[in-house]
Amino acid sequence: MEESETMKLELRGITKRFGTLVANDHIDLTVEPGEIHALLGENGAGKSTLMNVLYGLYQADEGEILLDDVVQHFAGPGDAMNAGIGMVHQHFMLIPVFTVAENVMLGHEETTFGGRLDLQSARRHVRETSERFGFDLDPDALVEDLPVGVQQRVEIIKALSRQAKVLVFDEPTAVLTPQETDELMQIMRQLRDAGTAIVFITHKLREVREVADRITVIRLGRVVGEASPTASNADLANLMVGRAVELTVHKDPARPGDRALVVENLSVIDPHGQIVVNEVSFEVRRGEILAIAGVQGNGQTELTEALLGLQPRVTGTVSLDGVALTGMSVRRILNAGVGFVPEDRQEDGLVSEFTIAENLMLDRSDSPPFVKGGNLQLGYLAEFARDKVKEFDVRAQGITTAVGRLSGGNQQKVVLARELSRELRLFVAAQPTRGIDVGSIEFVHKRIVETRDSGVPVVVVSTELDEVVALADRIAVMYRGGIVGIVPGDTPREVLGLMMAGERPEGVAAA
Ligand SMILES: Nc1ncnc2c1ncn2[C@@H]1O[C@H](COP(=O)(O)OP(=O)(O)OP(=O)(O)O)[C@@H](O)[C@H]1O
Repeated sequence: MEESETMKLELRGITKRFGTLVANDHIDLTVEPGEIHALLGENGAGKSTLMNVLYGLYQADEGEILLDDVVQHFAGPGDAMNAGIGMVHQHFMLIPVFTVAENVMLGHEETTFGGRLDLQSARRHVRETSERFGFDLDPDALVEDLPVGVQQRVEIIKALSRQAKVLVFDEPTAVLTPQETDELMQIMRQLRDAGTAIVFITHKLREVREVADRITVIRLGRVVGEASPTASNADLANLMVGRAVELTVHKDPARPGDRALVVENLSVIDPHGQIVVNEVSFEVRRGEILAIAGVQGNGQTELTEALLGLQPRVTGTVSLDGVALTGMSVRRILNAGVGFVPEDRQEDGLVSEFTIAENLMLDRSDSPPFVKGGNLQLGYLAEFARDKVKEFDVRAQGITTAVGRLSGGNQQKVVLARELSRELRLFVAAQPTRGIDVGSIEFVHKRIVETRDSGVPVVVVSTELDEVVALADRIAVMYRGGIVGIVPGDTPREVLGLMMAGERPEGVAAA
């Protein structure tokens, strides 16, 4: 890659409205070359909207984008890319069956800047950038074979190959393992040191404090202040949500009751014939939280899906209160009182074209109190939906807003509101707080503990060790499809860390 020049980004008075909603209200933001500028804000504050304006995906109603003091007009992402703006998306825009170099080359067809790239130059570019920033990327590897964190580096290289001098990272660590996160932080620092202007959006305060040079906080579409990276988590949280936030979960010791969920020798075979969950056995009693910890991709997703009847090739048994769930349809399992928060809310948890109200009654649209005598109880539904939106603080214009128009965190809150409002006999939540802001995490954690205290057995799957430690009464650690061991909730993090790497420390019994 050529030695890239640097560039200053300035957003002046950006205003973006959706109907009567003002998503961005005269936002000013300056990002200097060689600076990591964190953009913090609660769910729905307007962060993604602002970045979409910058990337030419939305047109601002008012305000200006300036690069090195020159006003820009972006009719679409092509213009933004040509001007030197790069975006690292949370859901990658890569083609899985293509190699790394092919994906980088493809990026160049979307834009005329720098001309087309042939495969040889793309491979060379990947090798050079990879060496320069320590990416450790093989240009000929197939993208689908790469771990998520490495795929993300392909996105970064793609942007760099188009001479991006301003890079936007929108919640880049949501899908990364702790180690991948550390590596990404290191890459961001190196890019910064090479002069890139970086905008970094995250809900994880630790990350902000670790890498940000400056922090701008937005709330309800407006800039509410700047914070110093040396500010405490509590101060940052306070500035984000406008009130003091309880960052630790208070819970009494569990009082486990009868055995409720019993899983015996459960195995799951994936569509490629691989055993992804291997002879797993555990039980969860009423009134306790079993957290399943582990690095993403060690079988947790498939395990939770198997509990819900979503995996076709399963052996072993799952029973709830003495009744076998194995072999039942998903619908029957849900009707048996199983609440489920899936890992991928957009794919499995919501219908994005449906309204908030409709999504809140999904799976229950044929039963009372939503339907009586064959008639949908619209009045009841509206009241129910309004209550839940208030209780779970879903930021939306109204209950008839399509869920697809909500911010990511608010979509997650709709799923949680629906699942936690049912008569539950078991609650299974995968990554329950992914993408939601600190204030809402506090609320969701409280609700999960309350669910436990009402006598429901709870299974929480989380790759966030903080969340596991905060919620768990017992912790099962998964590694390569198996359970390494099941340990008490107060097990030290170092021990959990070892177990997540597949080791079983002395004194921990085999599961
Ligand atoms: N295409 C759209 N149509 C209508 N409203 C929208 C659209 N996109 C975003 N909004 C609204 O604009 C507001 C800001 O949303 P945005 O996605 O920018 O928030 P965010 O700060 O990125 O939140 P999160 O942390 O949850 O990702 C929200 O109220 C959202 O519902």
